[in-house]
Amino acid sequence: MGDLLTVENLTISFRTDEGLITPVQDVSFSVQKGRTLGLVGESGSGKSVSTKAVMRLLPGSAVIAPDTRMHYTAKDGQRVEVEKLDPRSRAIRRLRGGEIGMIFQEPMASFSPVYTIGNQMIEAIRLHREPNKRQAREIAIAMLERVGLSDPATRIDQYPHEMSGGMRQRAMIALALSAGPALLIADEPTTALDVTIQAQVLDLMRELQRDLGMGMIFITHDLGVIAQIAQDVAVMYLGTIVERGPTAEVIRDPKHPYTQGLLAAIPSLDRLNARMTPVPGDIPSPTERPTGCPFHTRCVHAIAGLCSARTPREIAPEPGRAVRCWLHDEAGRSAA
Ligand SMILES: Nc1ncnc2c1ncn2[C@@H]1O[C@H](COP(=O)(O)OP(=O)(O)OP(=O)(O)O)[C@@H](O)[C@H]1O
Repeated sequence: MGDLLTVENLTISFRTDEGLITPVQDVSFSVQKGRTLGLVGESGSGKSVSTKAVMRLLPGSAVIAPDTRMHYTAKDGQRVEVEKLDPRSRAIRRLRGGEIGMIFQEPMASFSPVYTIGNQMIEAIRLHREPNKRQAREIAIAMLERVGLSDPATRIDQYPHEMSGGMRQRAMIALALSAGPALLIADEPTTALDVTIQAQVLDLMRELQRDLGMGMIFITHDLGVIAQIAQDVAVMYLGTIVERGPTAEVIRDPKHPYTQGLLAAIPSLDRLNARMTPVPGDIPSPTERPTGCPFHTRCVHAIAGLCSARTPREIAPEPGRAVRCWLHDEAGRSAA
């Protein structure tokens, strides 16, 4: 399977009143056609800003480092260098929505409250797929039906506020898929929903991803959700990917102490009475990023004099796996 999106050495800084902060440092990942990459990490680890950089949606205060490379393969097979696109170009409009769709935790971030769901979907379909208005409306109704909305021919003329939270979430997925994107970025799309609806929306997204053969990036702080939806996972900590690989392997045999901590924190049915074991300590703020390995301040295995001083490189402990940790880098340790 070919790479749909490749991000290499993404480093993002923001100019703030307190000076320059760098919440994302040297992040690399790729998404394959027909697969889901789960991006998991605690709040503030840089998941959202990393994907916003791909969509070129960062505010003017953001600075992307010059050696960052981001490219995707467009539907027509062309390779597009995202970081080189002119912000006012047609290519940017094609990228957002047409090539890469995005859904958020809060559907109102996608919808305008003053237009009907149908108006917004039809506009996206006409822009990217089918200029004929009547046919675009038919595609929109079929899409609303596909995401499980009853009576889609009536619902299409409703305003977002006329729908329940779960229905609005489904309508937002339909809107993002209207333009037929090859890649869907889903930023905590089920976090705000109650547990039953969360499970239904997760099922729906898994089905859609499989049926439409899309690539997907699924952002969450919950490794349990990743286990259900993503074939591949990248674990982020304080702006760095500390571990990535196929989800089943990472869960069976986590290499990084942070991944091990996240897994131990998931309550399981046979351990419901046991105390949850969250990773001790708090995630430092990006303005106080520790030197060396960013996780060393919370790591029970930190090697004195090394982990606090030198940043581990990414190494492959096994084919298909990657980890940034001195514990796994014998050659690096002896050279240090
Ligand atoms: N416009 C901005 N200016 C300055 N700092 C910012 C800006 N946007 C984001 N950040 C900082 O970047 C860091 C990463 O934020 P991001 O929203 O990507 O985290 P996240 O992992 O998605 O967390 P959450 O799960 O809470 O959404 C945070 O510390 C945040 O304060």
